[in-house]
Amino acid sequence: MKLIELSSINQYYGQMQVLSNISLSLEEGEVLGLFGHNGAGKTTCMKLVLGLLKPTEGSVSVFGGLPTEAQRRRALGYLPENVTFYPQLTGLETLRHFARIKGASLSQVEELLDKVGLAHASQRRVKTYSKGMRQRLGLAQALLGQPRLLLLDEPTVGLDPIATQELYQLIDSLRCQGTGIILCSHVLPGVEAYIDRAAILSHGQLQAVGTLAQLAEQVGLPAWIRVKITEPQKWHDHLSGLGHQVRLLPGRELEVAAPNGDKISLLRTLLHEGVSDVEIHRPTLDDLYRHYVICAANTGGSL
Ligand SMILES: Nc1ncnc2c1ncn2[C@@H]1O[C@H](COP(=O)(O)OP(=O)(O)OP(=O)(O)O)[C@@H](O)[C@H]1O
Repeated sequence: MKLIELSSINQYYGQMQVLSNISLSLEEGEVLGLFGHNGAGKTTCMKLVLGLLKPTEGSVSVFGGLPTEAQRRRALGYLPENVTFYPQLTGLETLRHFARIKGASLSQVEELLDKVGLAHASQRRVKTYSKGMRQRLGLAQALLGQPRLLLLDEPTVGLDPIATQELYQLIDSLRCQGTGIILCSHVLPGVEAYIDRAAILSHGQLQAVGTLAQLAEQVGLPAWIRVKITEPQKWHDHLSGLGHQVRLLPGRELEVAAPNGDKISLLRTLLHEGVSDVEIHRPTLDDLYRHYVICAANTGGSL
């Protein structure tokens, strides 16, 4: 069953159009990464799914119906970009407060605090929490009521590298239990292993949606073969002469672009000649993101 279906959305704030012809869906147990520059329209998409905004044109379906219906909203968890809490309440009191508002069982509260690594600080006032601790509390709040759909806006802001990794692992375990997740982030390295598909927004227009392999194939970005080689300059000149894209790197290293299908033959050529190490770098999410956003800017993709 589709958890979310946005169909042909055109969204305006007053006279200003901020989303143009957006169609996007999310399945159960799927993690969709929603990426875009500041002001691209990510939060506006989230607000449509939350039922906080009514689409100017087009339709929004959540769990097969309108997102404004109370029962549907209870099955939805949201971590906003800027989490704010009552500073005088403790972590435990805060979460209990949100559980009551959401109609979720109070018995989950301590378990959730433990899950996000805040059990030790549950009796401390939120005003004494670090930024990362407040972010964890925000995540615990989003997980109240075991939502089938989670919207996470910049969930890794303020988290240290280990906490970021733990968050991604938590996302992974929720996905395995069938939760659908939309994850908005400006931090691309590290997230790619945890998303099923990426959607790239630029100036309110969807530039691409698909798995990373599909997007890489679509844009034809090459993989790069990096070798440590005894005579890098000689090989640089030789391969350049054959029309390959080649870069000389420090430490007797050489990088050669391998467009689709060219990897194995290039590797065979290189491995004949004094190679002591080899690495293959496939296009990253960061490479794909840059490609789509720069292309959109060059083709005048603003609304
Ligand atoms: N309440 C509002 N009234 C008028 N314009 C708004 C409002 N909220 C957002 N906008 C505009 O809509 C566009 C999309 O904003 P949105 O917050 O959806 O972007 P975003 O991709 O989430 O950005 P960021 O990464 O900076 O959070 C921006 O041009 C923004 O200025």
